[in-house]
Amino acid sequence: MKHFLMNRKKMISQQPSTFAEMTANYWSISLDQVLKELNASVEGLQANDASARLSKYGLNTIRVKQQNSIGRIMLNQIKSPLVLILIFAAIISGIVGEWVDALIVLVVVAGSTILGFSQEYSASVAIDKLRKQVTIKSNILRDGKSTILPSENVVPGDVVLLSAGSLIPADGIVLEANDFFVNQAVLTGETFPVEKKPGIVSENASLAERTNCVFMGTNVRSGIARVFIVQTGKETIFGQVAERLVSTPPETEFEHGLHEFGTLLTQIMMVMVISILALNFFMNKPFFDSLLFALALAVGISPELLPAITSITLSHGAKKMNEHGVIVRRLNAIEDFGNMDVLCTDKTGTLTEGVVHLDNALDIFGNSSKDVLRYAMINAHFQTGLDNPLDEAIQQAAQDAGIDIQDEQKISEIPYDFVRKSLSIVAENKQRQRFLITKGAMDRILPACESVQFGSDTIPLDAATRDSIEKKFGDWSEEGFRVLGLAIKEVEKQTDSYTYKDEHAMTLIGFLLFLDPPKTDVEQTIEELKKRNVQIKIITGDNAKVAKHVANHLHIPVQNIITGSDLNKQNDQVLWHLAESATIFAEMDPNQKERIIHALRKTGHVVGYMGDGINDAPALRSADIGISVDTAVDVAKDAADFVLLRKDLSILQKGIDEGRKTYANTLKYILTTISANFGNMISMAGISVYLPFLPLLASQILLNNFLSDFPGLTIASDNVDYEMIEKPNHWNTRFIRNYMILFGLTSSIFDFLTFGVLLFFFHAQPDEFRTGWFIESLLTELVIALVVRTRRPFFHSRPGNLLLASSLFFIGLTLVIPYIPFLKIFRFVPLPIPLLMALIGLTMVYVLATESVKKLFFTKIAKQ
Ligand SMILES: Nc1ncnc2c1ncn2[C@@H]1O[C@H](COP(=O)(O)OP(=O)(O)OP(=O)(O)O)[C@@H](O)[C@H]1O
Ligand SMILES: [Mg+2]
Repeated sequence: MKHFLMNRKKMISQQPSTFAEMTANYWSISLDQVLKELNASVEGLQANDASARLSKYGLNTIRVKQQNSIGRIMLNQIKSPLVLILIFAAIISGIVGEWVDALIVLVVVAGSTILGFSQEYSASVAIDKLRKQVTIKSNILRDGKSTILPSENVVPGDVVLLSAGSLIPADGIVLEANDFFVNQAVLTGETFPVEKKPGIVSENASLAERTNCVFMGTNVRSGIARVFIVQTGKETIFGQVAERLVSTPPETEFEHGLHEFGTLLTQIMMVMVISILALNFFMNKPFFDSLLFALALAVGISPELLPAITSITLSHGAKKMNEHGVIVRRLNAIEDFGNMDVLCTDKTGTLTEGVVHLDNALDIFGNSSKDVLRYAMINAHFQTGLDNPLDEAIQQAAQDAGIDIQDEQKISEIPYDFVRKSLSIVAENKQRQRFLITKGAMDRILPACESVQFGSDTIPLDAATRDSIEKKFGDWSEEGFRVLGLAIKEVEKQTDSYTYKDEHAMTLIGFLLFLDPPKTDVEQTIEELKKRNVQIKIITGDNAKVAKHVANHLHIPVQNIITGSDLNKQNDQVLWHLAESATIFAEMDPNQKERIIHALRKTGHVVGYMGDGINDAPALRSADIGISVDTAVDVAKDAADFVLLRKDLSILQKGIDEGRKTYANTLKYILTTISANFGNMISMAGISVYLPFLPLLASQILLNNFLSDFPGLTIASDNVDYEMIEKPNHWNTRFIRNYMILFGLTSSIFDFLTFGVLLFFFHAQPDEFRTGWFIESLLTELVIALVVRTRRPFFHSRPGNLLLASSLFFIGLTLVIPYIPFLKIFRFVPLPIPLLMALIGLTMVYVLATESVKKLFFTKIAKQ
């Protein structure tokens, strides 16, 4: 950061001429000058001016590279050196030998490339469209009115209104602020919120010292402000450091597994190509044919369609999730979603109705009191922080009771914060008395009080009174009420600025009892989640007893309860242990929520976190899977990988299922590839050493590969057996390796049987041999996909329509290929019917054999 600022200063010391340079030190010059520089006013822009600026300065985004450009995907397809070598070799062989063969090779390679490209491209377009559904918006003054627009449309010169929970859209200076605290940890590393106010700071002020500026990417913790935007997009500090900040997300477990798998196949392929070339060379076979043969084999082995398959299954998963109301913001989190085995959730709105209702305002004796409600109303009415259900419920109740606070005047506010868990207002009444009115969690309010209001008297808070208050509080909590304490104190008038330090020596005047009943329909979902081996843990800022009440109501078995103060006493190692066994974490502040997530992840869990408040953002970020809702504050949405359209656990359960299906289907493609395709190529390499001719021509191998790819592409939409979504999935290299050996071996046995039948039984000549082997290898690849897609006997699991239809179509096509005159250019010859029958018979036996091997594999070898 320092380095960057120095560069910037260097820039300033030269002749300022461009816009960026003129506004480069805007924090140290007068507001009037900044306004003049930008030709704007504190009243905001006119809409037409704004759109002119938008085309001048560009969209307010930092996305540096266009993620899914046609060029990038195209390049991905052909960047494989293998394909390039193959094209090159084909051209050379064309020049020295037969043009037709070379051309066929080129055409088939082009076909495969276009197929992969078109699939991957349309998948990426679909994903982009889905992702656009969650846009972060800003409240901008346009034409003198506050207007909600996508943050991308913010331009220099705009005036933006910010409140708690807002993400700051661009860099600017503060025009007006009210208890305005900003968290700018992303830029400065400082985790405590800092206050921002209007003013001027020195030209050399560091980022942390620019208390008059707000920066893109940071967020508002409390209070409100009006800011004037100076720099947008890549001109912002965040934009400048973004390349470093948003560096590629770490590989998921699944991606890592895929990589490993790809590398393994590439290594095998290299060894094979080189040895085949060497052997054929010694055996004096035609050089170019052998070279092309070896390269085509290599293409056959390399899982060239894997990137496309991964994109297609992911985009298919994203679309399905979208149908259920889950918007995917980070695509490769879909598989993590399926892997999740612990789900931490907040309480309000997820487990409860979320519509909070003020059940009663009580005095110290526990009697309903209008006076208490009145003070509560003053507090709730004047607070300017985030709209929240508690304050709304108070206002509603006070209105219904006809309470009028018109004579009250607000003097100051000490905004709500998640660690202090209280909110104070200083107000003055008609008699010009000033009161500090504080409401908050009982465990914070009670220690701040020295006395209690006893009827019209005030008496000291002694041990006996404290006990009786705590008992009442405990009883109400157990009944499921969220209880806030309400305390007041008369304050001096010398000053208008009060801080949380004034919240002491207060008088407790009563209690506010809120009711937020548990949702009736979540019990079923929790049961479903349990069936899928996902544990539920509740993490809430609320009181332990209330949380327990809700859990009991929903029949969530509660093992252990940890409170915020318990947590503070433990070091990390102990916490790892404790977190494992606890079901409820209560009275947690935002940082404690994050600590719990870390602890659970440390003990090997894949952790999901669901929350919608500013206080949930740190935990959302540190979880493997962050889940939020559309109605959540921007910071929470921004930190989430998935956004639910409704706060509903059942949507979440469907999301988990889709995640697991996506994983299962990608795995199916891999299993198909390694069982038949791979085995075939190896067998072919083996037999080529023995045969005096090439077992297949290069063009035939490529055609084979091309045709078997088609059904492969439909795997994304295949049905998934229930037992595949029952458990979280984890990539397992050993499983893949064992699978490859066992199924590859089975395939090879049948391949050599085929070779034997062709050579010794039917005495096939080269062209006939190739045609026969072409049919057999393609048939086995097509049918095996239907066998390995399920762990059940294949006839007990119905394939998806597309997969079934395309498999049947290509099986049919394979059988008639030798009889299609047009395909003669591939040098196929019509086979005698008995030979064709023998091949079909062999394939059927092969299916039965693989079924038995599969049964053996899943009962004996891979019991997982
Ligand atoms: N507006 C408010 N005024 C005063 N006190 C509040 C206010 N909002 C919350 N509190 C206190 O802070 C506690 C924690 O609230 P917070 O909103 O942080 O919980 P949470 O973790 O979001 O809960 P949940 O899991 O239910 O979403 C509340 O139980 C209450 O005692
Ligand atoms: Mg909350």
